[in-house]
Amino acid sequence: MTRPPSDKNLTVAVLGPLGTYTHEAAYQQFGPSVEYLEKTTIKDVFDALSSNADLSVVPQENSIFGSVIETYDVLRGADPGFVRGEVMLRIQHCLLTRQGVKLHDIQTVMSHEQALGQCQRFLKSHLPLATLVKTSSTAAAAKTVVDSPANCAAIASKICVTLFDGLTVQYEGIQNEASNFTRFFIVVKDRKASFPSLLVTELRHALIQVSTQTLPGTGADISQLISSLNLRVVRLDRRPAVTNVPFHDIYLVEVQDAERYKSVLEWTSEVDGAISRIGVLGGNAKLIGLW
Ligand SMILES: O=C(O)C(=O)C[C@]1(C(=O)O)C=C[C@@H](O)C=C1
Repeated sequence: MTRPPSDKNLTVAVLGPLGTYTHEAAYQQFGPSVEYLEKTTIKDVFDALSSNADLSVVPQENSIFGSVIETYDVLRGADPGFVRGEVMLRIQHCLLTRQGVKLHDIQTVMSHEQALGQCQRFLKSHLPLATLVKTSSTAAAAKTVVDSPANCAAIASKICVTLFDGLTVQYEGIQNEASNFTRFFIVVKDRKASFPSLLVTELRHALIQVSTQTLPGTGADISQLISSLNLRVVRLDRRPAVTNVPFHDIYLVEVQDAERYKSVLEWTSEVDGAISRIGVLGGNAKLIGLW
Protein backbone atom coordinates (compact mmCIF):
# COMPACT_ATOMS: atom_id res chain seq x y z
CA MET A 1 0.00 0.00 0.00
CA THR A 2 1.32 3.47 -0.86
CA ARG A 3 1.58 6.23 1.74
CA PRO A 4 -1.87 7.68 2.61
CA PRO A 5 -2.38 11.21 1.23
CA SER A 6 -2.71 13.78 3.99
CA ASP A 7 -6.28 15.08 4.37
CA LYS A 8 -5.22 18.50 3.05
CA ASN A 9 -4.19 17.06 -0.32
CA LEU A 10 -7.13 14.70 -0.70
CA THR A 11 -9.33 15.01 -3.75
CA VAL A 12 -12.81 13.58 -3.32
CA ALA A 13 -15.11 13.08 -6.34
CA VAL A 14 -18.84 13.66 -5.75
CA LEU A 15 -21.99 13.93 -7.82
CA GLY A 16 -22.34 17.60 -8.72
CA PRO A 17 -23.12 20.39 -8.80
CA LEU A 18 -22.35 21.32 -5.19
CA GLY A 19 -25.59 21.03 -3.20
CA THR A 20 -26.24 17.34 -3.89
CA TYR A 21 -26.78 14.98 -1.00
CA THR A 22 -23.64 13.13 -2.10
CA HIS A 23 -21.63 16.32 -1.61
CA GLU A 24 -23.26 16.78 1.81
CA ALA A 25 -22.41 13.19 2.80
CA ALA A 26 -18.79 13.61 1.65
CA TYR A 27 -18.55 16.91 3.55
CA GLN A 28 -19.91 15.22 6.68
CA GLN A 29 -17.06 12.70 6.43
CA PHE A 30 -14.14 14.83 5.18
CA GLY A 31 -15.01 18.44 6.10
CA PRO A 32 -13.72 21.65 4.49
CA SER A 33 -10.01 20.87 4.10
CA VAL A 34 -10.20 18.45 1.14
CA GLU A 35 -10.82 19.33 -2.52
CA TYR A 36 -14.21 18.26 -3.92
CA LEU A 37 -14.44 17.37 -7.62
CA GLU A 38 -17.96 17.79 -9.02
CA LYS A 39 -18.94 15.14 -11.56
CA THR A 40 -22.05 14.94 -13.75
CA THR A 41 -23.09 11.31 -13.24
CA ILE A 42 -22.47 8.58 -10.68
CA LYS A 43 -20.46 6.70 -13.35
CA ASP A 44 -18.27 9.81 -13.77
CA VAL A 45 -17.72 9.88 -10.00
CA PHE A 46 -16.35 6.31 -10.15
CA ASP A 47 -14.31 7.09 -13.30
CA ALA A 48 -12.58 10.00 -11.55
CA LEU A 49 -10.62 7.37 -9.57
CA SER A 50 -8.70 6.61 -12.78
CA SER A 51 -7.72 10.25 -13.26
CA ASN A 52 -7.51 12.81 -10.48
CA ALA A 53 -9.57 11.61 -7.47
CA ASP A 54 -8.16 9.83 -4.40
CA LEU A 55 -11.64 8.89 -3.22
CA SER A 56 -15.16 8.84 -4.62
CA VAL A 57 -18.39 9.08 -2.65
CA VAL A 58 -21.45 7.42 -4.23
CA PRO A 59 -25.01 6.81 -2.99
CA GLN A 60 -25.63 3.09 -2.37
CA GLU A 61 -29.09 2.67 -0.87
CA ASN A 62 -32.01 4.71 0.39
CA SER A 63 -34.24 3.61 3.24
CA ILE A 64 -37.46 4.39 1.27
CA PHE A 65 -36.62 3.72 -2.39
CA GLY A 66 -33.93 1.04 -2.08
CA SER A 67 -30.72 0.38 -3.99
CA VAL A 68 -29.21 3.03 -6.26
CA ILE A 69 -29.16 1.23 -9.61
CA GLU A 70 -26.53 3.50 -11.23
CA THR A 71 -24.10 2.61 -8.44
CA TYR A 72 -24.74 -1.14 -8.68
CA ASP A 73 -24.38 -0.96 -12.46
CA VAL A 74 -20.78 0.14 -11.92
CA LEU A 75 -20.17 -2.25 -9.00
CA ARG A 76 -21.12 -5.24 -11.18
CA GLY A 77 -18.42 -4.32 -13.75
CA ALA A 78 -14.85 -5.50 -14.32
CA ASP A 79 -13.14 -2.51 -12.68
CA PRO A 80 -15.60 -1.15 -10.11
CA GLY A 81 -13.19 0.43 -7.61
CA PHE A 82 -12.86 -0.78 -4.02
CA VAL A 83 -15.20 0.22 -1.17
CA ARG A 84 -13.30 1.39 1.92
CA GLY A 85 -16.00 3.04 4.02
CA GLU A 86 -19.56 4.26 4.35
CA VAL A 87 -21.47 7.38 5.42
CA MET A 88 -25.11 7.67 6.38
CA LEU A 89 -27.06 10.89 5.75
CA ARG A 90 -30.57 11.96 6.77
CA ILE A 91 -32.46 13.09 3.66
CA GLN A 92 -35.10 15.85 3.91
CA HIS A 93 -36.41 16.62 0.43
CA CYS A 94 -37.85 20.05 -0.42
CA LEU A 95 -40.00 21.28 -3.30
CA LEU A 96 -38.14 24.29 -4.70
CA THR A 97 -39.38 26.85 -7.23
CA ARG A 98 -38.50 30.33 -8.39
CA GLN A 99 -39.80 33.03 -6.06
CA GLY A 100 -43.44 34.04 -6.43
CA VAL A 101 -44.59 30.72 -7.93
CA LYS A 102 -47.79 29.13 -6.57
CA LEU A 103 -48.34 25.37 -6.23
CA HIS A 104 -51.09 25.39 -8.88
CA ASP A 105 -48.66 26.99 -11.39
CA ILE A 106 -46.33 23.97 -11.32
CA GLN A 107 -46.47 21.73 -14.39
CA THR A 108 -43.02 20.09 -14.35
CA VAL A 109 -41.08 18.60 -11.45
CA MET A 110 -37.41 17.72 -11.98
CA SER A 111 -35.08 15.64 -9.84
CA HIS A 112 -32.86 12.60 -9.60
CA GLU A 113 -34.92 9.44 -10.00
CA GLN A 114 -34.18 8.41 -6.40
CA ALA A 115 -35.67 11.68 -5.09
CA LEU A 116 -38.73 11.42 -7.39
CA GLY A 117 -39.21 7.86 -6.10
CA GLN A 118 -38.85 8.87 -2.45
CA CYS A 119 -41.49 11.62 -2.87
CA GLN A 120 -44.09 9.66 -4.89
CA ARG A 121 -46.85 10.13 -2.33
CA PHE A 122 -46.45 13.92 -2.17
CA LEU A 123 -46.33 14.17 -5.97
CA LYS A 124 -49.48 12.09 -6.34
CA SER A 125 -51.45 14.09 -3.75
CA HIS A 126 -50.21 17.64 -4.48
CA LEU A 127 -49.15 17.59 -8.15
CA PRO A 128 -50.91 14.64 -9.80
CA LEU A 129 -50.82 16.20 -13.29
CA ALA A 130 -47.21 17.40 -13.26
CA THR A 131 -44.71 15.93 -15.74
CA LEU A 132 -41.80 14.30 -13.89
CA VAL A 133 -38.37 14.83 -15.45
CA LYS A 134 -35.33 12.84 -14.34
CA THR A 135 -32.10 14.80 -13.93
CA SER A 136 -28.53 13.70 -13.19
CA SER A 137 -28.81 14.94 -9.59
CA THR A 138 -31.11 16.86 -7.26
CA ALA A 139 -28.86 19.94 -7.30
CA ALA A 140 -28.72 19.82 -11.12
CA ALA A 141 -32.53 20.05 -11.06
CA ALA A 142 -32.46 23.02 -8.66
CA LYS A 143 -29.90 24.82 -10.85
CA THR A 144 -32.02 24.21 -13.96
CA VAL A 145 -35.15 25.65 -12.30
CA VAL A 146 -33.41 29.03 -11.84
CA ASP A 147 -33.36 29.59 -15.63
CA SER A 148 -36.55 27.69 -16.50
CA PRO A 149 -40.13 28.94 -16.95
CA ALA A 150 -41.92 29.66 -13.68
CA ASN A 151 -44.02 26.47 -13.96
CA CYS A 152 -40.97 24.26 -13.17
CA ALA A 153 -40.05 22.90 -9.73
CA ALA A 154 -37.22 20.79 -8.36
CA ILE A 155 -36.98 18.27 -5.55
CA ALA A 156 -33.69 18.91 -3.78
CA SER A 157 -32.04 19.76 -0.48
CA LYS A 158 -32.82 23.07 1.25
CA ILE A 159 -29.10 23.90 0.88
CA CYS A 160 -29.75 24.61 -2.83
CA VAL A 161 -31.72 27.76 -1.94
CA THR A 162 -28.54 29.27 -0.50
CA LEU A 163 -26.40 28.09 -3.43
CA PHE A 164 -28.60 29.12 -6.38
CA ASP A 165 -30.08 32.63 -6.42
CA GLY A 166 -33.81 33.17 -6.88
CA LEU A 167 -35.10 29.88 -5.44
CA THR A 168 -37.52 29.40 -2.58
CA VAL A 169 -38.74 26.43 -0.51
CA GLN A 170 -42.42 25.65 -1.21
CA TYR A 171 -42.60 22.50 0.95
CA GLU A 172 -40.11 20.83 3.28
CA GLY A 173 -39.86 17.15 4.25
CA ILE A 174 -41.94 15.87 1.29
CA GLN A 175 -40.53 12.32 1.19
CA ASN A 176 -42.92 9.38 1.84
CA GLU A 177 -41.65 8.79 5.38
CA ALA A 178 -40.35 11.33 7.90
CA SER A 179 -37.44 9.02 8.63
CA ASN A 180 -35.37 8.90 5.42
CA PHE A 181 -31.71 7.95 5.16
CA THR A 182 -29.29 7.30 2.32
CA ARG A 183 -26.16 5.25 2.79
CA PHE A 184 -23.12 6.19 0.71
CA PHE A 185 -20.00 4.19 -0.16
CA ILE A 186 -16.51 5.68 -0.01
CA VAL A 187 -14.56 4.13 -2.86
CA VAL A 188 -10.86 4.03 -3.83
CA LYS A 189 -9.30 2.82 -7.10
CA ASP A 190 -8.43 -0.73 -6.05
CA ARG A 191 -7.49 -2.84 -3.05
CA LYS A 192 -3.89 -1.57 -3.08
CA ALA A 193 -4.83 2.12 -3.18
CA SER A 194 -4.06 4.17 -0.10
CA PHE A 195 -6.88 5.61 1.98
CA PRO A 196 -7.03 8.00 4.94
CA SER A 197 -6.60 6.39 8.34
CA LEU A 198 -9.89 7.96 9.46
CA LEU A 199 -11.65 5.38 7.29
CA VAL A 200 -10.37 2.44 9.32
CA THR A 201 -13.47 1.19 11.12
CA GLU A 202 -14.57 -1.58 13.45
CA LEU A 203 -17.43 -2.54 11.14
CA ARG A 204 -15.93 -5.66 9.51
CA HIS A 205 -17.78 -5.33 6.21
CA ALA A 206 -16.92 -6.81 2.84
CA LEU A 207 -18.55 -6.54 -0.59
CA ILE A 208 -18.18 -9.47 -2.98
CA GLN A 209 -19.23 -9.93 -6.62
CA VAL A 210 -20.46 -13.51 -7.06
CA SER A 211 -21.67 -15.29 -10.21
CA THR A 212 -22.15 -18.84 -11.44
CA GLN A 213 -20.67 -20.37 -14.60
CA THR A 214 -22.38 -19.00 -17.69
CA LEU A 215 -23.38 -22.44 -18.98
CA PRO A 216 -26.50 -23.58 -17.09
CA GLY A 217 -26.04 -26.88 -15.26
CA THR A 218 -22.27 -26.50 -14.84
CA GLY A 219 -20.72 -25.83 -11.43
CA ALA A 220 -22.50 -24.91 -8.22
CA ASP A 221 -25.69 -22.87 -8.21
CA ILE A 222 -25.92 -19.41 -6.64
CA SER A 223 -27.34 -20.61 -3.30
CA GLN A 224 -24.43 -23.08 -2.92
CA LEU A 225 -21.92 -20.36 -3.77
CA ILE A 226 -23.35 -17.87 -1.30
CA SER A 227 -23.67 -20.40 1.52
CA SER A 228 -20.07 -21.54 0.90
CA LEU A 229 -18.94 -18.05 1.92
CA ASN A 230 -19.90 -19.05 5.47
CA LEU A 231 -20.14 -15.35 6.39
CA ARG A 232 -23.08 -13.31 7.70
CA VAL A 233 -24.86 -11.87 4.63
CA VAL A 234 -26.42 -8.47 5.42
CA ARG A 235 -27.35 -7.28 1.88
CA LEU A 236 -27.87 -8.92 -1.46
CA ASP A 237 -28.30 -7.13 -4.80
CA ARG A 238 -28.58 -8.67 -8.26
CA ARG A 239 -27.89 -7.05 -11.64
CA PRO A 240 -27.78 -8.55 -15.13
CA ALA A 241 -24.22 -9.49 -16.14
CA VAL A 242 -24.70 -7.91 -19.61
CA THR A 243 -23.20 -10.80 -21.59
CA ASN A 244 -24.75 -12.62 -24.54
CA VAL A 245 -26.12 -15.22 -22.09
CA PRO A 246 -29.64 -14.06 -21.16
CA PHE A 247 -30.53 -13.94 -17.46
CA HIS A 248 -27.02 -14.54 -16.24
CA ASP A 249 -26.68 -12.34 -13.18
CA ILE A 250 -24.03 -10.88 -10.94
CA TYR A 251 -24.81 -10.90 -7.22
CA LEU A 252 -23.38 -8.17 -5.03
CA VAL A 253 -23.12 -9.78 -1.61
CA GLU A 254 -22.40 -7.61 1.42
CA VAL A 255 -21.21 -9.47 4.49
CA GLN A 256 -20.52 -8.19 7.97
CA ASP A 257 -19.49 -9.65 11.30
CA ALA A 258 -17.97 -7.36 13.88
CA GLU A 259 -18.98 -9.77 16.65
CA ARG A 260 -16.92 -12.73 15.50
CA TYR A 261 -13.92 -10.95 13.98
CA LYS A 262 -12.26 -8.58 16.38
CA SER A 263 -9.06 -8.02 14.39
CA VAL A 264 -8.83 -6.64 10.83
CA LEU A 265 -6.28 -9.33 9.97
CA GLU A 266 -8.55 -12.18 11.03
CA TRP A 267 -11.46 -10.64 9.11
CA THR A 268 -9.39 -10.09 5.95
CA SER A 269 -8.08 -13.65 5.89
CA GLU A 270 -11.57 -15.08 6.52
CA VAL A 271 -12.95 -13.06 3.57
CA ASP A 272 -10.06 -14.08 1.28
CA GLY A 273 -10.61 -17.73 2.29
CA ALA A 274 -14.34 -17.46 1.52
CA ILE A 275 -13.57 -16.12 -1.94
CA SER A 276 -11.22 -19.00 -2.75
CA ARG A 277 -13.92 -21.52 -1.69
CA ILE A 278 -16.20 -20.10 -4.40
CA GLY A 279 -13.43 -20.65 -6.96
CA VAL A 280 -13.07 -24.29 -5.84
CA LEU A 281 -16.82 -24.78 -6.41
CA GLY A 282 -16.48 -23.48 -9.97
CA GLY A 283 -18.06 -20.06 -9.33
CA ASN A 284 -16.66 -16.58 -9.88
CA ALA A 285 -16.00 -14.27 -6.95
CA LYS A 286 -14.20 -10.96 -6.67
CA LEU A 287 -13.65 -8.89 -3.55
CA ILE A 288 -14.68 -5.28 -4.24
CA GLY A 289 -14.79 -3.83 -0.74
CA LEU A 290 -13.36 -4.24 2.73
CA TRP A 291 -14.11 -1.81 5.55
O1 LIG B 1 -28.96 13.82 -6.52
C1 LIG B 1 -28.37 13.88 -5.42
O2 LIG B 1 -28.42 14.87 -4.68
C2 LIG B 1 -27.62 12.74 -4.98
O3 LIG B 1 -26.69 12.90 -4.23
C3 LIG B 1 -28.06 11.37 -5.45
C4 LIG B 1 -29.05 10.69 -4.49
C5 LIG B 1 -29.21 9.17 -4.86
O4 LIG B 1 -28.87 8.75 -5.96
O5 LIG B 1 -29.70 8.44 -3.99
C6 LIG B 1 -28.53 10.75 -3.11
C7 LIG B 1 -29.34 10.81 -2.04
C8 LIG B 1 -30.81 10.86 -2.18
O6 LIG B 1 -31.26 9.55 -1.91
C9 LIG B 1 -31.25 11.24 -3.55
C10 LIG B 1 -30.39 11.28 -4.59
